[in-house]
Amino acid sequence: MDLETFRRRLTAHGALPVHVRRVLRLWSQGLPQDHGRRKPQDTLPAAVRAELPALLADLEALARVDSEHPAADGARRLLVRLADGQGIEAVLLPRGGLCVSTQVGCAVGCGFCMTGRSGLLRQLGSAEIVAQVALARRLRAVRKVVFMGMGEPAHNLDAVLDAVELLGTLGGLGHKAIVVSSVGDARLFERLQALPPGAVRPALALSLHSCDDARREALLPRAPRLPVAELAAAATRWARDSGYPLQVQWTLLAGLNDGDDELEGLVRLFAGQPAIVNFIPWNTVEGLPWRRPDPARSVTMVRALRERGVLATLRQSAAQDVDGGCGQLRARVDGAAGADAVPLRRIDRARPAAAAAA
Ligand SMILES: C[S@@+](CC[C@H](N)C(=O)[O-])C[C@H]1O[C@@H](n2cnc3c(N)ncnc32)[C@H](O)[C@@H]1O
Ligand code: SF4
Repeated sequence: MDLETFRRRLTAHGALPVHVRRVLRLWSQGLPQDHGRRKPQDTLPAAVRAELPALLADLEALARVDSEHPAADGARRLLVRLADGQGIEAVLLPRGGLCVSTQVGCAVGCGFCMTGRSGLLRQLGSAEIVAQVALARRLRAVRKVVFMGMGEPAHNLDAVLDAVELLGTLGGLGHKAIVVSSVGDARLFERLQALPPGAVRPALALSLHSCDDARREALLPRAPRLPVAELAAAATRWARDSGYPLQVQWTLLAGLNDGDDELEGLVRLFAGQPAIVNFIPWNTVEGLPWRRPDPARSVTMVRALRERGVLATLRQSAAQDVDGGCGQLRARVDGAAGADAVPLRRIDRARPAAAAAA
């Protein structure tokens, strides 16, 4: 369901904009509808009150916790069941963050990501995205939402931007506490730049993984064919316009994107820019051919960037000990539907141009 359908249903029962806002504010903040001093009988028209239990039951059914998997780092990975039985992942991160999914599966097919192995199964509606936040807030406070779960936000832009707008207004989150993570797509950059004054302006994370066009193309086979230099320029432009630094996401794969050539590329693209490079050692997915780099190499990479004027950190996937990589929990519990649908292509670090043609 999308949020607009829900708004229309309320309006059809005589709700005014102020009533619609009240219902959505309480729902998206995980609060009961009788929360606060002013009760529904003081504020909502009788017809809306009569319909409210059915409407709320439909919202409730959008996303339910199927199972909860606490991790050693304090994160909690949730398998969330949607109304049609599909499963998605949401992760309660340490320090009040929440990672939400935007699609069931993903069409980009990154060679290291479990979610990408199934291809796209379906889009999430904007209400299903916000429902993950509402549900999480009934478990714990949520002060930051990152769109870094299953799916590529740029492939579901209307729903993602509707959810962002609601979360940054009635949902009570600061704009910089909303982070949209994407492989980068001209449509995403255009839509962000076209946001009207006063709209919620999310922070951006760019999943780059390589500065070499051919290597990146082989690793992210169905990401838009934008040269890395153009991607970086568009993303840092948004960082300047929004006022929030760009997060450059870099899943570290030993022997593939942990070389000095990549460090040179990162310095060229991001030295002096409002950007921070997050190196994240690959979370092993059984059956895939990659390896995590030696920890000492990861640390050296961070130091090398810092010494040359690029902000850099080394992070670990949250909830690593409980199917930490995106899509792994869903695949284990629900079965990896179509897990072999996306063939892996050979990627050769030494000869990236040849790899792209493979
Ligand atoms: C799951 S994606 C979702 C958002 C968007 N599709 C993207 O790629 O930015 C979020 C991040 O998870 C990372 N990721 C996926 N599988 C991973 C794994 N097995 N280990 C480490 N990071 C992984 C991706 O590299 C990406 O930066
Ligand atoms: S990393 Fe992101 S874009 Fe790539 S397959 Fe996974 S979800 Fe899709």
